[in-house]
Amino acid sequence: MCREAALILIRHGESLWNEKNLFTGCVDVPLTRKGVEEAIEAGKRISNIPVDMIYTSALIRAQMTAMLAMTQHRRKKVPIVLHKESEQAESWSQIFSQETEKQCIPVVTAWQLNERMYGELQGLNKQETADKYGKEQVHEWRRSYDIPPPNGESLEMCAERAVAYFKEHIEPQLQAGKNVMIAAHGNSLRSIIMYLDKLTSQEVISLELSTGIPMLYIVKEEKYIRRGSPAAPSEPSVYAYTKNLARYRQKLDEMVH
Ligand SMILES: O=C(O)[C@@H](CO)OP(=O)(O)O
Repeated sequence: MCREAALILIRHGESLWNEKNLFTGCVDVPLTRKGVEEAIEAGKRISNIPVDMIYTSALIRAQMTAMLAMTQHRRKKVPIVLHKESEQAESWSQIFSQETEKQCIPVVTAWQLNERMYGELQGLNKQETADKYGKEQVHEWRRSYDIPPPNGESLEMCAERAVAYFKEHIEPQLQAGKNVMIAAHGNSLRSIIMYLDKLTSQEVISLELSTGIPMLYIVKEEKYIRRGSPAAPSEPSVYAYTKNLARYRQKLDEMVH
């Protein structure tokens, strides 16, 4: 049988520091009201697409986005955050009903999916930094592939841990036919998209992701087929269904009636 799986990528909705135009990186800032709405809107757009597993970064803005998006899902499964940080945490969060467990979606949080660590730029205003160091320098820090900001991570360094995590933990799930949603960040997702779309280090420079826009891939025969373009959020192809997805949608319709 030829397995097929859906992969949804979502950059978190607007955070309080996106709103203030501050470099955020690994600082754990929550969503704004607008970010909350973006996450709900994103959830509506993916509400007919199966989700068996959710991966988020360790940061609250990605976790809020994933949870808010799932409130809109038609299947109404319950996303449950797994706690494996200690044996006790794992044992204290066990579920003792298989029936209940079937109605849950495991949510795995991983620091490897965190935003690129922005070093000494974290907390600085993007415009003021450009005024001080020059537009070119700041653009190089923000968008070059291999030049890190002072004491921070370059996109290349961020890709090393984010893509390694994707390959080790997420890819095997997709290959096994599990439908996965990843809620993460501008740069950790840019590096994953670079891997999925086989972009060169030149091409990834101009890849920009909007907050709260879901991107859909179909995974088939170890290939990633992009169905919704990050550059064109309203592109109808986001809603294009494969036979399997159409069947899933039909099942959802039947459940309601
Ligand atoms: O501040 C950050 O952490 C990121 C994402 O918001 O900024 P940039 O657009 O420079 O990648």
